[in-house]
Amino acid sequence: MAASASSTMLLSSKSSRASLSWKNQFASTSVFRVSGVTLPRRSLRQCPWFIVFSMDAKPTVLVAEKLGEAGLKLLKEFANVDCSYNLSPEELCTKISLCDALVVRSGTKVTREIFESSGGRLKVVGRAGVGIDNVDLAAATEHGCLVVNAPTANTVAAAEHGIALLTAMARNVAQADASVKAGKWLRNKYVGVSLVGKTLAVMGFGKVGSEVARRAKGLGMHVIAHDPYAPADRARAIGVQLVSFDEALASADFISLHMPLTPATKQILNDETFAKMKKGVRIVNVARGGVIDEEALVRALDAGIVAQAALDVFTVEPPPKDSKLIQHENVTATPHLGASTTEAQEGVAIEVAEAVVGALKGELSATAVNAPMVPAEVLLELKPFVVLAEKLGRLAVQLVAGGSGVKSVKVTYGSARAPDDLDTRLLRAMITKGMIEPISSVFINLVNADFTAKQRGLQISEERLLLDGSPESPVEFIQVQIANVESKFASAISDSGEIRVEGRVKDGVPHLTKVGSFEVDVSLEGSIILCSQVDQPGMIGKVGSVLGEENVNVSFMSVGRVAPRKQAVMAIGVDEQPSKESLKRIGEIPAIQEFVYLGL
Ligand SMILES: NC(=O)c1ccc[n+]([C@@H]2O[C@H](COP(=O)([O-])OP(=O)(O)OC[C@H]3O[C@@H](n4cnc5c(N)ncnc54)[C@H](O)[C@@H]3O)[C@@H](O)[C@H]2O)c1
Ligand SMILES: O=C(O)[C@H](O)COP(=O)(O)O
Repeated sequence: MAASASSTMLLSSKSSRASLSWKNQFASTSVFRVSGVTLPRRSLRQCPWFIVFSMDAKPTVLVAEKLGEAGLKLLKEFANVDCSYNLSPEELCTKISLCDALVVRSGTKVTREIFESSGGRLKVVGRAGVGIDNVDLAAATEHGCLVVNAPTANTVAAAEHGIALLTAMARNVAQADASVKAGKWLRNKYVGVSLVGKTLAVMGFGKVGSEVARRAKGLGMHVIAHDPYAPADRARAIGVQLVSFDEALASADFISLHMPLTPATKQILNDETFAKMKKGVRIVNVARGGVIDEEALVRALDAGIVAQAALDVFTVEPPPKDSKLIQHENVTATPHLGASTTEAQEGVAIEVAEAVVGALKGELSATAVNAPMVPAEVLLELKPFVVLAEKLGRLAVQLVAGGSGVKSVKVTYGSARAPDDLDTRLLRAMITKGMIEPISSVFINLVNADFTAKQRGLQISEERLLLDGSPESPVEFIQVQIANVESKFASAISDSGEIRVEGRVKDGVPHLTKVGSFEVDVSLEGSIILCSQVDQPGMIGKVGSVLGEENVNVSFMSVGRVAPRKQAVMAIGVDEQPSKESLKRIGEIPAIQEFVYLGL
């Protein structure tokens, strides 16, 4: 039987897990293989969000493109760092199976093949820059691989490069320089245009776009912007008017592109949109080459619709030597230099290294691209509930009888907090993890939990129960119910017909507090035996002595009953896993009607 996971997703040996369906039963073992090292279950408990390494199992980070020294230093303090540049896609696929994290810039395509080749080991991709269009995010998410970027450190560098291209283009600096070096002195040929009083349309009013706008205003330009998602008050604050796409095209003397490359922005400048521009418009692109149809741009340049273009980015990088666009005399080109200042590269390297190390340590990243960002203070507060959530998911699924298919799970959070003050994404992810991981070969974390649940046809609905009282604790109880299934422990079925388990955190420790309609109280550590019987004296002693004979330590015992001497459920926490023989003997105690052993 496959090893079941505790609270971490870095269980490296995928192949050691049997792939079981929802209908299978499973057992739990008490050791884990983490990056080739066998760890006791307890050592993985502290940091359940992403990945945890033991001190003697250093992770390996592959740095596939040049990274600033300060970032490398940070990585090396925590991991084995392999700097291998210019790898072919095949070489990268081969290497990746030995790596826990990969750091790239825009020059490396992080494809689905790379995630597949990693065999589940790759847990973080760090993009040392902003644009993540070179990373297959869907594939990363499906493989539970966190993608982090460095969204802020190169903003100013990119904006400065945009302004450099704008001014250089307007004054033919590159062309004039080349001609002087070729021994010419063409003062009449390179007469430029002035910027002052001209209209600049900033397309994409995000970090870089707004810095470009700020600087262009300093040059005396009239700046407008188009960005369907930018707040008008932010634009107003720097004296920029937000306009429609068509209005921007129709009124601009200069257009500067600063949007991400997405399916919606791909070739957003094309024959049709060039036709809507003022004749003689000048275009700057420091965003992504793919936002322009480059063949259409050549046609627009030839037709004089576009007077000049200054381009830092291209659909294919490097562009072919004979590219008509690059060779066009009205085009100024730089080799994707927007982020390439000494300052920006050091900043980006530190920003990405911190995010990668944080993720490898098990922290959630503030720069996660494919996972919800959960602020550190929220994480800290939710930590014990996260453990509770996973264990309740793990218990609930073990109560399902073989032959039942799990389709619908309802989670209820009892809380005195207003719904907006309780972020349940992490809790939901951990319940999903607890339910799916033990019976499948996938690793589940905050990145892929919802995706995996959906893929398996598992519907998880959430409900908040607003409780009276002090909202000091984020959650009072969590209840997990599985509908339309049979249970191998009939007493776990509630009055309303679902398998039900409920838990609370007491003194920082997760407790099971309800099974079906029975109140119990047993700490969720080690494993649990549930027995049902008619309440009568001596039961605890009988079960306890069977376990004692085998030297199985009982950590907790609790009996929940309808009324004295009526139907009862006994919950017994055990530190060690009892043998099959002992479990059989417990089942044979005459008063015991049913029992189940549940691994945590
Ligand atoms: N050349 C370089 O070296 C370099 C350096 C840094 C950034 N970049 C690129 O610059 C771009 C912007 O980076 P950023 O850090 O400002 O990102 P950002 O996310 O802060 O800003 C992007 C803005 O584009 C807007 N946007 C999205 N779709 C749009 C659409 N259809 N039309 C108009 N606006 C749209 C978003 O609302 C957002 O405000 C990215 O493509 C990034 O990869 C290039
Ligand atoms: O998106 C970015 O951050 C820029 O395009 C920089 O890319 P680079 O890291 O390859 O220079």
